[in-house]
This record gives sequence, C-alpha cells and structure tokens, in this order.
Amino acid sequence: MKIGIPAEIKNNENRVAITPAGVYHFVSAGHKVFIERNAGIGSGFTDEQYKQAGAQIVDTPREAWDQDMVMKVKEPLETEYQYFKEGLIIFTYFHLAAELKLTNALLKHKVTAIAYETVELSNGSLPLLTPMSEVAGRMAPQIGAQFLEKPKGGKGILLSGVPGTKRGRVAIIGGGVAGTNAAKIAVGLGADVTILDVSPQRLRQLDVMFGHSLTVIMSNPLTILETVSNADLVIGAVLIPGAKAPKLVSEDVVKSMERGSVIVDIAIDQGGIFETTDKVTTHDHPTYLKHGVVHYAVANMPGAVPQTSTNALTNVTVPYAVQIATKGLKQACTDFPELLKGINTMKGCVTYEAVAKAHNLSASSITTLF
Ligand SMILES: NC(=O)C1=CN([C@@H]2O[C@H](COP(=O)(O)OP(=O)(O)OC[C@H]3O[C@@H](n4cnc5c(N)ncnc54)[C@H](O)[C@@H]3O)[C@@H](O)[C@H]2O)C=CC1
Ligand SMILES: CC(=O)C(=O)O
Ligand SMILES: [Mg+2]
Repeated sequence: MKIGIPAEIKNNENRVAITPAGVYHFVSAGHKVFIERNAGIGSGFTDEQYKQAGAQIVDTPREAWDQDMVMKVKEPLETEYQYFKEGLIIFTYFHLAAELKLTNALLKHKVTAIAYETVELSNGSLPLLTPMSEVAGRMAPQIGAQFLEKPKGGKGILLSGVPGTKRGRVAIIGGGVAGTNAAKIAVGLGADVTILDVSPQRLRQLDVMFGHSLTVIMSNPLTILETVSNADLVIGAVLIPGAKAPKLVSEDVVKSMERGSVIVDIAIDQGGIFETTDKVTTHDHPTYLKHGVVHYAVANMPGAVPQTSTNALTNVTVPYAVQIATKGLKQACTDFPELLKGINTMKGCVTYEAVAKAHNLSASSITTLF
C-alpha cells in the first residue's frame, strides 16, 4: 500500500503522524511511505532521517494526500477537503460529532474515515486516545497554574500556597484518563484537589489510587455547582465516546465562580463541557474572558509538546496502520475488532452511531458496507 503523511497545518500543531521508526516498520512490510517535506521538523525528525528509514520526501501536500491511506494527527481542515477522493482511507483524530462540515465532506467524497478516538477495545478503553489524554491531562494543571497568575489574567494565586496561606482549589470533572493524569499533577503541585465522576466503579478506583491526597465525589448537577463555584481552577475531562460532549456546567455556574478563576476545558475537541466554552481557541490565542473567568479551550493541547506527543501517539497508531496496509481494512478489522469501532464513515455513509446521532443522520452497519 502507498501511505501518505502530510505536514499538519492546524495552529501550532507540531506533531507528525509517523516517526522514522514507523517508516521503517511500513517499508520492512513492503509498503511505500511518502512524507511531505519538513513534516517532522516540529517533532525533531529531519527529512534525512525519514529518507534513511526508507521514506520518499514529497514537495507538496497534494503528493502526500494522493495515496491509498493518509495518516495524520488532527482532523483535516477545510483547505484539505480538496484532496478527498473515493475509497481514500484517512487514519487520524476526527472528532466528527463536533465537525458537521467535515462529516459532510467525507460523506460526499466517500472517504473511509478511521478515527483514532473511537478505536475501542472490548474492555471499553480507547487505546489510540489514551496517550494524548495522558498528555493533555498532565498539561492542564500546569496551564491552569500559569493563567491563574495575575499578569496572565488570573486572580493571582499559587496552587501550592505557602505556609500560612490557603492552597489553590482545583476541581476536575471526569476521572478517566485525562482527569486522572490532571489529578496526579495537581496533587503533585500541592493543590487542594476534588475529582468528580459519574461511574461508581471509577470513583472507587480513584479512591484507591489517590487515598487521602484528594477528594473523590459523585458527579451530579448539585456537586458540580458546589465544587465549581468554590474552585480556582476547573478542568473539564468528560467523554462519552464519539459523542458531542454533554454541557455539564451551565453559564450560571460559571457566573458563580470568583473573578480571575480559570477553566481548562480539555473536552473541547468533542464540543466542550461548559456552556461558556462555545468556541475553540488556539495555542496562539489560547484564552478568552467570560464572566470574569479565564477560559482555555485549545483542541490540540498535545501539539505544544510534540517531542513527547508524537512518540507517544505513533507508538500506538503505527502498528494498527501497518495491519491495515498489509491485510486490507476488512481482514485487519476481523483480526483486531477494535478497529471496526474506529470506522466513522465509509462509502458515503456514517457508520458510528454517536456521530450519526449528533448530526441527525442514521448510522449504517459497517458489515453491510465491506
Ligand atoms: N483538548 C485536547 O487537546 C485533548 C482532548 N482530549 C479529550 O479529553 C476528553 C477526555 O478523554 P479521556 O480522559 O480519554 O476519556 P475517558 O473515557 O478516559 O474518561 C472520561 C470520564 O468521564 C466520565 N464521565 C462521563 N459522564 C460524566 C459526568 N456527567 N460527570 C463526570 N464524569 C463523567 C466517565 O465516567 C469517564 O471516567 C475527550 O473529549 C478527549 O477527546 C484528549 C486529548 C487531547
Ligand atoms: C485527542 C486530540 O484531540 C489531540 O491529541 O489533539
Ligand atoms: Mg477540532
């Protein structure tokens, strides 16, 4: 199979979909890899390193896109829709429940869209989302700490406090991968941390993990109101796989927060869990102020730490991509059923229930389309 790797074009997206080790993996299995010039520079990989691993360097995005399967990191942006063609496989993050225009373009051009974020193992875990949720979760308290500083627009509180003063209060909504990783760092920084989740089983696991170093609370509208209105920093980390994020924190609850408090909505890539995170921000302009609260809503947080993120992401994506290239998509899905869940569109149909629901469409069964 011929695999194309375009350079990422989203704001400050410095990750790339393949490392030289990944190229070597494909080429050893008999495939050809075409990488856009300088696509790896932001992650610390030179064209020379890719060439040595067996890739061909191409000068234009079109040459990278004009292959059988394209691997990317972030969802295709509008300027990339021109490269869509019937039967093309695109393997990347899509977040389609929050992306109507992109969904329509994929359907119109009969593209097979395999979304990293919905590849799901039988135990419900999301192996291709996990590493980036780990990264974004660990970044969230350090970003929050920075925007709590007065010159950055915050109220001017140090999360750890110092002897004789109050510690900063951090509320984390959603105790999955991103939330747990955010909690680890927030506890490490010395903050007073509360984590909320709706799964009783998850609450028990969090209790075992963290002991008395933080407070674990059942998530419901009242506990959200109480915790958020008293927090200096609120981190949104809820996910309903593939679906648009539920708006769990109302505008009134945000209004009840003290001026200069900070919201970091990690779940913004699925639409965000705050009524007030109604727009996505970029690494260039990461925050906006609403009701006196600093809102951070960057949908590609891990793009800012590419040396960590590219390696963590490609460690898990490339082995699946090599299976698809070697066996064909149908056989790869038979051998690795988690990949079947990753297919969001194929042959002009939406094949993922939660995405179809988000756009008032009906989902087709993938097995009838193969
Ligand atoms: N902005 C960015 O750059 C990035 C965003 N993400 C996003 O972060 C979000 C979280 O991802 P993961 O942690 O991997 O998901 P996860 O599935 O591991 O965790 C989600 C948690 O939310 C909990 N939950 C569901 N409903 C809830 C409610 N009403 N109240 C409280 N908790 C609730 C679930 O029980 C689960 O524990 C996703 O939207 C993901 O796409 C991930 C990486 C980067
Ligand atoms: C998961 C995701 O959206 C990201 O890593 O950018
Ligand atoms: Mg997006």
